[in-house]
Amino acid sequence: MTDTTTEASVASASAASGPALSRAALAAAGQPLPAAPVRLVHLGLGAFHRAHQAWYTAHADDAADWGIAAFTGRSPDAADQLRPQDGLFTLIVRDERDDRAEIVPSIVEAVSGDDVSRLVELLSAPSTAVVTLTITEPGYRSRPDGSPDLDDPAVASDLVELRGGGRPATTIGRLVAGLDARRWAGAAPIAIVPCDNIPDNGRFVRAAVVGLAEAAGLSETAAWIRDEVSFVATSIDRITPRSTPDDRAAAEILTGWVDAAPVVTEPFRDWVLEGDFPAGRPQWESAGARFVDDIEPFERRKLWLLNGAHSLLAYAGLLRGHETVAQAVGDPELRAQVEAFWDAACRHLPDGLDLPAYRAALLERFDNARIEHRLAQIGQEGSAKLRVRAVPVLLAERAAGRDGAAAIAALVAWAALQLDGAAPPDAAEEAIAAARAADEPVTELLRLLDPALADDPAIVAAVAAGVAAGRGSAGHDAADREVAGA
Ligand SMILES: NC(=O)c1ccc[n+]([C@@H]2O[C@H](COP(=O)([O-])OP(=O)(O)OC[C@H]3O[C@@H](n4cnc5c(N)ncnc54)[C@H](O)[C@@H]3O)[C@@H](O)[C@H]2O)c1
Ligand SMILES: O=P(O)(O)OC[C@@H](O)[C@@H](O)[C@H](O)[C@H](O)CO
Repeated sequence: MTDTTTEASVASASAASGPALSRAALAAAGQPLPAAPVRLVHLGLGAFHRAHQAWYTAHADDAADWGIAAFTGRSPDAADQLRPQDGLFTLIVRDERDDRAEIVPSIVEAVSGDDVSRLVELLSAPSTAVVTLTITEPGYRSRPDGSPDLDDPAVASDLVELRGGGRPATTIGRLVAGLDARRWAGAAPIAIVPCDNIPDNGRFVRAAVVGLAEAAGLSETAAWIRDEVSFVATSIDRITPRSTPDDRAAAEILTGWVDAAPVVTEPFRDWVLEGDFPAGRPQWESAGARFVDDIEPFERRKLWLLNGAHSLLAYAGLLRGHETVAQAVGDPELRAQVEAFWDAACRHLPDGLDLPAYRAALLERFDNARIEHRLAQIGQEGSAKLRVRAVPVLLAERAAGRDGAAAIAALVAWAALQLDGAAPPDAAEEAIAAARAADEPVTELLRLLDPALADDPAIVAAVAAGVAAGRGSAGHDAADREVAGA
């Protein structure tokens, strides 16, 4: 798709001041990257979208036909950075030894999320075929079953806006406004493709969108969405940490172009999808994506083994004074905890997933110390993440008559950080504060994750004992500093 790929080591080089990235400047330099027509809309213009869906789209055989209009979720910053660059950005693929950079051209329009008019215009256009999302777990403002959280003030405010034809402020509210306009415009049904780490994410987002449309009284649109719009389930994988100022210098050294918004990622990538695309889609399979009839085994393997281990390493690692995944997994005590958690999880995964190879590859990926994936970032939103990454393994172990100790370890570390007020930020902070103030705080913290945990006296006792033993352990002060500086 582009011949601008460059390989270099950035270890000892220093940044020069090169030309600013833009399509005109690239064309003038003999490296044209023409903008494809917009047929994809993305909501949640963050690092992961650029390392994953934008990469797959750019590498599809029919990339010239598929441009992305990408909207930010909350702040307009990413759009403000990418707009002067015509959506172009540098993707730095970082392995254990080297960096490899490419300029990715698939985002052709970067838009602030509050530009609801542009979103409505694009979703009304028959040429728009797919909406992808990466807005983080709390961004859906849903209950655990996916239905909209009608007690959330932002959701309540959106209902008023949607009823009055106004401008919703949540991403799902904006999506409902766009789909309502599409139905009125008579355009063909579309595919919605959530790319967040949520189990059964297609069904989850369908419940959010249909539920909000119904609650807003848009009954015909709700029925159209339920019956015609396709919600595709995905398992998405590429470890992509938050960018740092050093990454900008690295991008310029690698490509010669000044880029305000490069993204660093690992070489590994995976995308599994299940569902229909009634208005068409890019040939993502030509870039390595897999379309399957049953996504559940892939999704569980990834969420439990990769993300479950990430969360375990985040909380237990912060408690022991580590800052990154590579540091934490290099700690023999934590590596053993990860292996034990994987042993437990694998007992509840189906055959045929080549789990030994998957586990070995994960350890290699976690060991890549040049990817500085910070535990304080991974540890954010722990109540939503643990619910789907560690709790299912624990409940499966308990149902099989075992104590679930390996999965309990992640909950112990999370609860210990919560009780000391040292955990990374969580959108459920009010409920967490109430749990901490309760007579039995451990029980109430567990109830937040899943009521079944609070109803199991053996789990409550094991977590309480682990918390009592672990609080005040060596490294805890360092964890406090890490979280405070996140
Ligand atoms: N980074 C990874 O390694 C990775 C890998 C697989 C999947 N993911 C999924 O992608 C998501 C985003 O990751 P990222 O690395 O791009 O993060 P990021 O912080 O770079 O981007 C997050 C995007 O979501 C938006 N957002 C955040 N909170 C929101 C809210 N409450 N409402 C609406 N929009 C909101 C932000 O504005 C931003 O556009 C993750 O939460 C995860 O579900 C990430
Ligand atoms: O992106 P989050 O915040 O949902 O979770 C943090 C990490 O576990 C996650 O981003 C992984 O790096 C990713 O899922 C790997 O594909």
